[in-house]
Parts: sequence; structure tokens; C-alpha cells
Amino acid sequence: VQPEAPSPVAAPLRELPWAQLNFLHTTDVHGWWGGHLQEASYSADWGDYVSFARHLRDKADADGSDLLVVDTGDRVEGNAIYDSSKPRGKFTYEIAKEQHIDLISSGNHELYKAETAEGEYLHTVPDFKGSYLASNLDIYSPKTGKLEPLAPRYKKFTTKNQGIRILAFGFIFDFTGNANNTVVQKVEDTVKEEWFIDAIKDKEIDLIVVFGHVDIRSAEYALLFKTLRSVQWDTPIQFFGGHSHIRDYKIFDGNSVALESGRYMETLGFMSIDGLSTGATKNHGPVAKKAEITFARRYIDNNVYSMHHHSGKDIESFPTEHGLNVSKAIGEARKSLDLTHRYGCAPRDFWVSRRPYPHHESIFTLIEKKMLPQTMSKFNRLHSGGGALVVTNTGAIRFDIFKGAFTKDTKFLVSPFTSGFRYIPDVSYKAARQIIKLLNNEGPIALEMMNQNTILYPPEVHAARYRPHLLSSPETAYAGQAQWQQVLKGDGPETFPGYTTKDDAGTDGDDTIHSQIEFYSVPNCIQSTIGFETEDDRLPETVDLIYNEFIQKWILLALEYTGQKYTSDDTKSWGGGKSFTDIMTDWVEEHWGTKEEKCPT
Ligand SMILES: O=c1ccn([C@@H]2O[C@H](COP(=O)(O)O)[C@@H](O)[C@H]2O)c(=O)[nH]1
Repeated sequence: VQPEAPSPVAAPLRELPWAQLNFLHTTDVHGWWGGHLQEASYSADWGDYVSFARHLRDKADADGSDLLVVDTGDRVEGNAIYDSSKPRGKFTYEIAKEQHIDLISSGNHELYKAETAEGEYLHTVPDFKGSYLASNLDIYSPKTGKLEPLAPRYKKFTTKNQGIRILAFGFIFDFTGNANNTVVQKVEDTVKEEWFIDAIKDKEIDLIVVFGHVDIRSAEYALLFKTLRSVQWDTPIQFFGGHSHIRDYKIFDGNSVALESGRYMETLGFMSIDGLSTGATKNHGPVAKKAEITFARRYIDNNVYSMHHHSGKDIESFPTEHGLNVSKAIGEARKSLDLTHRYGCAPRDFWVSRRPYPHHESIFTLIEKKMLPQTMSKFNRLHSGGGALVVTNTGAIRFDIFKGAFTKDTKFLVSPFTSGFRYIPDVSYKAARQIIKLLNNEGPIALEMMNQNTILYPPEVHAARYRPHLLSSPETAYAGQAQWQQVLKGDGPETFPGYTTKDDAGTDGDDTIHSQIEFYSVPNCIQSTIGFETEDDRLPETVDLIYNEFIQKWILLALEYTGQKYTSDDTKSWGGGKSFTDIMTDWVEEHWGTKEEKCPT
């Protein structure tokens, strides 16, 4: 753990369902190598995870079972360790590679920018040679300029102790927002490729593992399941997914399941399978598949209280020398980036989705009503004389603000992306005011976003489209507390708020028994009005339409639906390329800045 991490709180725990083959799974780490330094439940760091995996591997070796470690992408963007270093990612590759990962793939965040994809090619792929798979992802090699698979398409391997013969594929969803140095092949086209058709004919296998940066309830995984089943009618198939930032488990059929393990190093997914056939090993001949295959899952809260318990270690015996060195390297990286530098003190918590929107404790209400108007009314040239509308997407805001110190760390956790603002001057107000509605309604733009597999709101909100139980309704706010989980009462430790996952296997997946936290939906975009009152009779004829450049194509499309044809040539950079990250930080210094040594509690 990092020295400033809060100590985990004792809580009632469920055991790991250890079996013949076991997996540890991370996804959507987004650079949170240092763990959560304001939340005790997720306060373990990548070094602790290195120690934990070592102990579980030793346990597997001792009892003759196997353990495989999987990561399904989006390791970058979302944390100051990645986003504030120059070059971005300076420390990330060195930290990530310290974990022994058996199966690893790319997410969409590895591909948004050309240089990030090159980082994969030059660092992560060679660092995880033999483990990195790219079944539907190519890159124009920075060395030769030629298009080539980012990594091998698939691999077949045999587990160390049991001799389980595994055929593995590593996918990414049908992502369309990648920079032009990579090519993501749609899954529906990949399954028609000769190499894929040949690979899945192999009968000398005991298990197929499909892992990737893909929502486990997506069309892509449904198609892969159907295609595999049409050739391998009863071979067990284990899917690992990601991208939607949630804990989830899907049962495809009696021999096939899928696990998704959350986000931001909050969750270590544990998966186990019993009853698999095996090839011969030095200890035994081939073993036949049992009549019934048993699958089990557990979502481990990423803290050392859970890790000590599940590894059978204590504070003294848990940290390995390797793990300690990794934690030290993370600490040194954090120090060199000066991440504890304080810009101000947040007077209370502001939530991405733990409060309805609008709400005085919603981060979006804070941005819409205060941060953007108070900053932009000062800077904006207000070209049209009548004011401006500013539109930004909610998905650009990645994390909550907690009461207390707002540091360099906080700045990048909340707003890691580099996009600046652009504007179109003199847009008819009648048209401009339609934009927010068009972007947020279930109309033609939502349909087009769906076709392009694009979202503008947080991935957790998107996940709820297929899992409505994830979100509470603002009308019944706080009424549904703990509706799924039996809260334990008795002599043991008390429960406290945290994940209470409901998945295809029920409500007993989380290792830590929590009371429920409510989450609410938020729209695609929010809008601030600058320089005039919408309730006023004297509304402007024209306004400057300012927007986050990341959503430019959707702004132009929405304008087209209002009958106003603009192209990117009509747009201009606003504020000399100042990003929302900068705007927010300046606002925090001005409004929450204090000379006090400590933030008030
Ligand atoms: O530069 C960017 C990149 C992404 N976004 C938004 O992030 C989410 C998607 O996040 P995942 O972690 O890939 O699920 C989505 O809302 C994007 O629109 C962004 O705003 N800016």
C-alpha cells in the first residue's frame, strides 16, 4: 500500500471458491496503480496485487491446481500517474509489467491517440510477449509503416500443474474512435477469417478462453459464443470482459460463463472452474471431463484486509519483496509528479452518479452552474454580444470529488482527458438551444451513436441500458437501500456501504458483504448558459456555441438536424486550447483555495 492510503476496515467476507483452474482478473485499471487513497475499501496498490498473485500461485502449486492472471485493457488514461507524466505513460509501462499476466489485451483507451497505441506496440506488447493477444486489432508499425497484427491473434497453451489445454483469443469491441494508426476489425468479420475458422476446429483442447475489452452482454460476445458453440458443441468456454466498468457475471449455457471485474483497481475478479478434462502431465495421464462443469466467481474488494484473508497471510507475511519494491516504485513516481500538491479544499463530496442530476451534490451540477459559467463569462469574447452556450459530455468526467484536499491527483482522476474547447460564432440561438436536447434524447443522434458504438455518458450508465437494476430512480432516491443483499447481523464486523452486485448467479458474488450504494443515471451532455438568462424575455438572436472538442462531430450532426449546416472549417479553438482539466483546476484555486495548512474536516 501507499504510505498515505487509509487502512481497510474489517468486514464480513465470503471465501474464494478455489477449484481445479483459477483466475485473477483486472480490467479498466485506467492507471490506478497506486490504489484509492481516499477510499479504504480499494486502497491496495499494484504492488499488493503482485504479492497477492504470488501467494495464490504458490497455493495452486502446493495443491496441484492452476492460477492464471488476466487483464482486459484500458490500463491507461484516468489517473495522474499516467496522465500527468511527460511523456504520458512514462511510469505506467514499468509498473504494469511487474505483475506476471498470462493473458492480456488492449482496450479502447490504448487506441484513442496514435502515440498511446505506439506505446502498446513498443512497451506493453514486448513486456508481455507470449501473453498479449490481438485477435481483431492491427497497427501500422511505427518501425516499418506496414499494417500488422498488434500481437498474435490467438494462442494454445497447457497449464502448469493440471495440464489443461487452453485455446485463447483476445478481443476488443467494435470500437470506431481509434486514431488512424490502428485498425479494429469488427468481430463479425473476424469470425469469418480463415485463421479463426481453423483455430476453433481444434479438438485437442479442454477449455476455450475468450478475453477482451468487450462488455460481456454485448452483441460481439453473443456472436463469439454462437460461433464457438456451432463448432465446439460442449467444450467449456470462459469469457472475460471489460469496458462497462461494472462487476457482472453472465451464464451463457451450462458449459460457458463470462466475468467482468469492475474498474479503477476497485475489484480483483476471481473465477474458478472444476471438472475440466486435461491432457497428460508428468504426474498423471489424460483426465476425462466431468459430467458437470462447475463455475464460480467472486469480486474481491481491492484492499489488504481482503488480500490477507484470501491468501491466509497477515500483515507480516503478506508483502513479498517484489510487491514491496513495486509499491515503492509507485510511491516514487507519485512523489516525482508532486501528486499531493493541493489546489484547494472541496467543501463537500460531489458525485458522478451517486446523486441524481441535477442535484447540489452532483459533480455535473457543479460544473454546469459554477465551474463553466464562472470561468467562461470572464474569458469568453462573447463574440455575438448575446452570450454563449457551452456543451460538454458527462463521460469526460471520470471520478467523484471528495470533501477535503483537491490535489494534482484529484485533478486527473476527475478529468484526465486533454481535449480543449472549440466554438462556432454567431449560431442562431433558436438552433443552438436545440443541441442539448438532440444530444440527450433517444432520437436520431442516439441511433447514430449506437451504430458507431460510441457513448458520451459514463460507461457505468451505458452498462445500465442492459442491466436496469444498476440504477435507482431519482423519485425513489434512498428508498431501495440494501434490497438485494442480506446484511449480516451478529458478533462479526459491521457492514458498510460498497458494491452489492446482482448478476446471473445471484447476489453472493462480492467477497465483502456491504450495504447498498444507490447509483443514478446522467445525460450524455450538460449545458451552461453564459451571459444571459434563459428565463429572460430578451433572449439573444445568436450565440457562440462552445463545446468540448471531443464531441465536435456530434455537435455538427445535431446542428444539421436543426437545419444549420456547419463543417469543421467553421469551428475555432476557444481559450487557446485550454482544456476542461485546466479550467477546473483554475476554478478550484480561485474558489476553494486556502492558505490553511489543513483542509477543514
Ligand atoms: O478523450 C476522451 C475519451 C473518452 N471520453 C469518454 O469516456 C467514456 C468512455 O470511457 P471508457 O473508459 O472507454 O468506457 C465515454 O463517455 C467517452 O465519451 C471522453 O469524454 N474523452
